[in-house]
Amino acid sequence: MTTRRTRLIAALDTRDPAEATRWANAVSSHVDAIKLGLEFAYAAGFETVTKVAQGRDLFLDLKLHDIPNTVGAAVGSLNRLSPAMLTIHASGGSAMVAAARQACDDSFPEGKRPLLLAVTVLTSLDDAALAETGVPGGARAQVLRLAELALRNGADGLVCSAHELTALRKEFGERPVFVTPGIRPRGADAGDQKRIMTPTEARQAGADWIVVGRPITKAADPAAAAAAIAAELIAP
Ligand SMILES: O=C(O)c1cc(=O)[nH]c(=O)n1[C@@H]1O[C@H](COP(=O)(O)O)[C@@H](O)[C@H]1O
Repeated sequence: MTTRRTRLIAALDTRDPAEATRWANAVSSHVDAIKLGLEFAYAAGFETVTKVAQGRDLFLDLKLHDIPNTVGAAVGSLNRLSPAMLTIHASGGSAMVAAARQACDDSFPEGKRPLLLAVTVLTSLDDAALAETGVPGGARAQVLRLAELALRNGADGLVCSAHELTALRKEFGERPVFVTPGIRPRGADAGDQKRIMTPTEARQAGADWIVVGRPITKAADPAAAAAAIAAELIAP
């Protein structure tokens, strides 16, 4: 049993800066960070990312995946956005993860280095969909394999589903940061997510952070939805 506090990240997936700002203002007092990612950055631009994030911890989710030189340079270019967390794909390989880590160390001021998170197996993939990509053996084995690669090469933590947390904690202990999307309150629509768990289950399995998007942003009252999820994260 651990005394870890599981924190909540709201994924603000929209193309519209006004909507993102409205959601950020509504949920801010209930969440620990906001996530802006590919949809928002491509549509609204990076300077707008900074505007929406102002005064909040920013999880900048760009899921970088390219050759080491390109990923390192891209990570270095993101320092002006002062993210608290950044994502790369662990499947880019050891050298790519190491290049991202080096860029974090070299390009961000002391004390402002973002947490470098390696995405393992997307929560939208089940074992069959993963096998289609040439990876037999199931999501859990692949997450453990990529976790080892990423943590050995300088990632601070992983993005995975809550289903893998017990195995990951057993293998890698308490130090790495584990961030779990694919979170659905009981009865909520899974949408395109496959490896899902409830906020309570993710907390009990050992998540440091959970990421929740549509169950908050598509709710009639996003602030109330975020508050209800945050309440689930307070251990009884
Ligand atoms: O890196 C991520 O945040 C991520 C990884 C992953 O495996 N699965 C996943 O859903 N995400 C992100 O987490 C968010 C989940 O959104 P909802 O499915 O709407 O709760 C989205 O912004 C995804 O881009």
